[in-house]
Order: sequence, then C-alpha cells, then structure tokens
Amino acid sequence: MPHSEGNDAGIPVIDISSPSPEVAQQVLHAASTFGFLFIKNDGITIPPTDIDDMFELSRKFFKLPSESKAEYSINSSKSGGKNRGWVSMWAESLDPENQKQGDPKEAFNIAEPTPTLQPFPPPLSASSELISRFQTACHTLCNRILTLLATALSIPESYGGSRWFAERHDQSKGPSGTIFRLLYYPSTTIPKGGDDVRAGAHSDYGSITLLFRLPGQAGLEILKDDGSWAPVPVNPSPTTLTHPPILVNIGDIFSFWTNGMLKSTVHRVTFGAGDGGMSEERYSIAYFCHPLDSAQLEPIPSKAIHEFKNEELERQTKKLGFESKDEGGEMLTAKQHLDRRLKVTYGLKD
Ligand SMILES: O=C(O)CCC(=O)C(=O)O
Ligand SMILES: [Fe+2]
Repeated sequence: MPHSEGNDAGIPVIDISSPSPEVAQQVLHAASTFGFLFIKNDGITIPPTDIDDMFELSRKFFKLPSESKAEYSINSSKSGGKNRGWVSMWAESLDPENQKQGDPKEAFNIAEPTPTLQPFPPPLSASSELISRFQTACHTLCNRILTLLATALSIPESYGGSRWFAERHDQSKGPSGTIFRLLYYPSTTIPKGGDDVRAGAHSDYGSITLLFRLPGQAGLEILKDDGSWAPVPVNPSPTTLTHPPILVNIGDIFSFWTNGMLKSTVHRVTFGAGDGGMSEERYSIAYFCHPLDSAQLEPIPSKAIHEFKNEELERQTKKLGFESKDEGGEMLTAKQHLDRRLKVTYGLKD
C-alpha cells in the first residue's frame, strides 16, 4: 500500500519498482486526486549520488558573477537559442495576474542533449556527462510513469495500448519542449505582509514534472480544492525512506489529454515564516517532460475520460485562450501550447 503519513498535503509515496496493474492504479489515483505523487527512489534509476552532484554543480554555477551568467542568457544564440540558458532574478512571472513583480529566483534551462548539446558555461561544460546522464535517467523514469498511466487508463491495444503516452515522448522521433532546469532562490529580505512568493502560483506546462529538492529547504505548496495551501514535505517519511522520494506532478498537457481527469494542480514556492527577515537560499532541480512538439492535445482513446469534463479544465481552456475541439475550437499541438504559455511567463508581446 502507498503510505502518506507525516505528509501535510497527503500525497502518497508509491513504489513502482515492480510495475503491476495495482501499481498503475495507485499512480492514476494520485494523479487524478492530487495531481502530485512521490515515487520511491530505488537508488538505481536516478542514483542519489548523481542528485547530490547535480545540486553541487548547480551551486557552483549560480555562484558565478551575474556578468558571466548573462553571457548565456535565455534565448540568446550563445546559449543555443529558444528557451535555453540563464534566467535572471525577477525575469519570470509564473502568476502575472497576481504578482506585482517577477519571481525572486534564477534559473538555467537545459534542453535535451540530442541532436546537439547546447553550449554550456563553465562549470557546467566540465560536467556535461553528468548532466546528460541525469537527463536520460529522468526521461527513463518519466517513461515508466507514462506507461503506468496508459495501463491504468486502459488505452486499447489497437491505439497503442500502454505505449500511447511513451510513443508521444520518443525523443528519437523529433523535437520536444522538454527542459531540465536548475533553480536558485537567493537569500533575500522577506517582504512584509506575507503574500509575496518565491515562485508564483502556476500549473506546469508539460506532461509530467520531476522535482528534486534538498532536505531542510521547504517552501513548496499545493492549492487544495477548498482554496487553502498545503506544504509538500521534501521527505514525507524520513524514518522509513533513506533517500527523499522523487516528487512527480501532472502538467497541463495531461489535463488536456484526459479532459481534466488528471489534475494539473496549481502550486507555488513561498518564503515560509519570517516577514522582514532574511530568507535562506534555496535550490531545486526540475525535469519538465513534454511530448513531441507535433503531439496533438486531443482527448486520449480511453473510456475512463469520456464522461469527464471538469470546471478546472474549462477554466484553463479559457485562460489559455482556446476552446476544446468539442466546442468547435481548434486542436492545439504541444508546441503551440508551450509557445503560448512561455509568452505569458516572460511578458512577451506579439
Ligand atoms: O522550486 C520548486 O520547488 C518548485 C518550482 C516549480 O514549481 C517550477 O519551477 O515549476
Ligand atoms: Fe511548477
């Protein structure tokens, strides 16, 4: 049984090391109830030492002077182009309707290593093998989760069966918006008033996200149905889990694919307590898995989702400015959806 003791948001920890129809149902249940789940770290797929080394590398990179990081600014040709490279403090607004200013954080976006590795600044360039290995491991884990979800949703074999999602994430078939992202929240003065956040409220744009955090660096919260925020612990069960489990959350693409049955839950990062004081610095690492650019945001061939059409999906469909195909709207591709979301995040005009 998945367990959820000591975990404020009630997100279950699931062991997927022996996949079975029961495990698939547990994953589907968490994805449709919370939009979040913890995957027990088996110590092999994504070795804990690689996670530690990635955080160490991230720390080294963000400690560089801003001028050095700015040479590899996001979308610059030096950083390899679109949505790759360094994002400076305040540059990104995850909740532009409610935020007075952007997020007090920095980020470095890394695209898939194939067909060509993007140019890295030192010290990342000296560790490109670790970075690529980490990306591949994240993708392997994503594929396992995608396969479990397709199994639980009983997609008929004639449509691709348990391979339906994984096939649409097969990186050998074309480009995708998948991004591996290092995040850094520097130590700053915590604004008085309490409402200011380190990462504004948002849902993720892709299909699924893997999130790595450091013990002692809380701050992530999810929005519950009753409108309250629930903290997501880094390790919900430190006595039984030696390594923190890997946090997985469902992104917008899955809400579209499943008529809202799978929840792309809104979340944010807060300062926690301490108005007016200094915050501790915080690091996190995210693997935003996206389907191939060409993948259509059509409802999947599963009976389970056909009766499903919830308000959250309708709100989201409107927010993003398109109607569902049932209502005569256009069918978006994954690339069109991502382009729209990035435009809002970075305040770009047409
Ligand atoms: O830093 C975190 O813990 C979460 C960040 C996040 O939700 C995001 O970048 O999409
Ligand atoms: Fe997020």
